[in-house]
Amino acid sequence: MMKRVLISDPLSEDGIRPLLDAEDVETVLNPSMTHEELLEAVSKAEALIVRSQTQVTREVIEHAPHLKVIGRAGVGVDNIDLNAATEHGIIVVNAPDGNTISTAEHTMAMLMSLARNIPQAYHQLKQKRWERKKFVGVELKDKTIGIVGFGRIGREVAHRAKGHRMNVIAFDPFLNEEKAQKAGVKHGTLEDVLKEADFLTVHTPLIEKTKHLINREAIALMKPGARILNCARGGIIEEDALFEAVQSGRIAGAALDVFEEEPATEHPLLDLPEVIATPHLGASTIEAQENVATDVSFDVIELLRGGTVKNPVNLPSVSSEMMEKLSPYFQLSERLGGFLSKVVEGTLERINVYYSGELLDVDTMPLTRIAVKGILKRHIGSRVNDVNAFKTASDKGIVINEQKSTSTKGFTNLVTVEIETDLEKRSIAGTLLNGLGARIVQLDHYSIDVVPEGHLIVIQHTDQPGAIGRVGSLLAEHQMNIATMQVGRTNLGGDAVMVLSVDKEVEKHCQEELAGIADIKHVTCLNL
Ligand SMILES: NC(=O)C1=CN([C@@H]2O[C@H](COP(=O)(O)OP(=O)(O)OC[C@H]3O[C@@H](n4cnc5c(N)ncnc54)[C@H](O)[C@@H]3O)[C@@H](O)[C@H]2O)C=CC1
Ligand SMILES: O=C(O)CCC(=O)C(=O)O
Repeated sequence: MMKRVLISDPLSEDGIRPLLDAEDVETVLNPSMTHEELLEAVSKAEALIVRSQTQVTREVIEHAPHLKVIGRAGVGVDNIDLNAATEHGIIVVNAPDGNTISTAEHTMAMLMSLARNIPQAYHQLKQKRWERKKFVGVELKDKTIGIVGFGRIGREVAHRAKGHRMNVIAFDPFLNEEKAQKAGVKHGTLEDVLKEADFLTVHTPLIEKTKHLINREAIALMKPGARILNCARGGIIEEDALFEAVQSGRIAGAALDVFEEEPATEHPLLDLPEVIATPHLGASTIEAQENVATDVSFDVIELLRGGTVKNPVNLPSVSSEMMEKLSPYFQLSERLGGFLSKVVEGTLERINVYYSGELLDVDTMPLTRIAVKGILKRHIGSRVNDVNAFKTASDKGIVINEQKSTSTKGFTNLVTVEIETDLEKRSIAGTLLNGLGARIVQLDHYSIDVVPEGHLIVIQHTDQPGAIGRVGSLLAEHQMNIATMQVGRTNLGGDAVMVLSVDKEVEKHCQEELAGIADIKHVTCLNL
């Protein structure tokens, strides 16, 4: 039977050749539809392929009863509602490798243009003005480029910057000294990178954790006269803060390929002469467009024919037999991973997941994937899923180990997640209690009994009289209602842990005040 594939953004014709040539596929190309036309067209399609322009919202997905796959010809999937797609059993695939080089090259073009004022000088000359004094630039040699996000593109930028004899310092939650040394760059914290960079360039995805990562406070740490580039996603850099910093002269210039809202023709940043910009052209080369269109076309055809895909971004449907046995544990596994990833410090090196009790004889690999996804999600966002969790971990050099254990500690089933980093080893265990739902029953060596949901506060402290009371009073001052509280300790007066569940999200200043209480060593706030 013919399958209809709708392409709603401009794509390379050579790239989509596999689709055009497929006898069982009808390809509908319409890159200039109104919203209403898109809703109508998608209602008849089994596959939708987009670049970054089409916003594949929940509304679009809900209008597409036959849709099986959404293909993103590119990397970032922030224009696709992944939750809505997953809920509707639609698999999302992307093409993460095809535009890496083009985007890295565009970043270098922007870097050089920024250093030498090329766009501004060109603009003057086109207006028949021969200005030379106004456009004195700076050399790249011996300057430091700070790279935030050392993934595919960040690494390629580093290679090229080294070719210009720049010093490279990089920060990425998955980068450690050893990996940095191998890549020939200096490893730093975000703060180190901000402080040392003459040029700062961001190459992270836009996720909750990276939204406004480069904000006023971050910019204040930078050298006066430093320059900033964003060829990743609008929103990673706080635009108002950047505007003020450039206008005041604190930041000497900025090069932007992306904006929080696109198209961005009226953006105030464009009025600043020190800001140079391109209209999201990072991936706009013949090669990249052909690569990403080909990659996504093959995956879409494979999927429509019932095959397996190379670059899945979200969760495909799980077989009903498997679902029955494992689904009760899906949420528990993800939350154990999510919980632990928030409390652990350092660079992830190894994840161990142990199963016991009634899970001994079950294929628990899907649960391990979900636990790993829960851990990695904190750094990578929704691009990591059950399908690609292991690959993502191995790409980051993280070892995954799954084991069955006969030690049940008295529970009928037990899932234990352990993380090893370069600094520490932490673990958490959870169980499903018959009729009572999920419980976290152990955090490191402390026995606790916590429902893994809602707003939780984890406090590591020294077991001293009054510590619990001071926490309770401070939360009351902040109008925070404590729903439950669990305390575990190693020995009288020794290390102890408190886990509180509260009725609303803990604000940053409240967390800071908690951390300032005597005998309290560390405070982590989670939202599960
Ligand atoms: N301007 C354009 O046309 C293009 C823009 N992009 C953007 O570039 C981004 C990066 O692409 P790739 O390098 O292919 O992705 P990638 O997944 O290979 O690398 C992203 C890196 O960011 C790191 N990261 C995540 N959170 C971080 C944080 N808080 N601080 C520091 N690092 C963090 C991740 O660990 C990962 O190593 C994409 O997400 C996309 O939004 C990609 C292609 C074209
Ligand atoms: O389709 C495009 O040109 C945008 C590419 C991009 O931003 C991405 O791949 O994340």
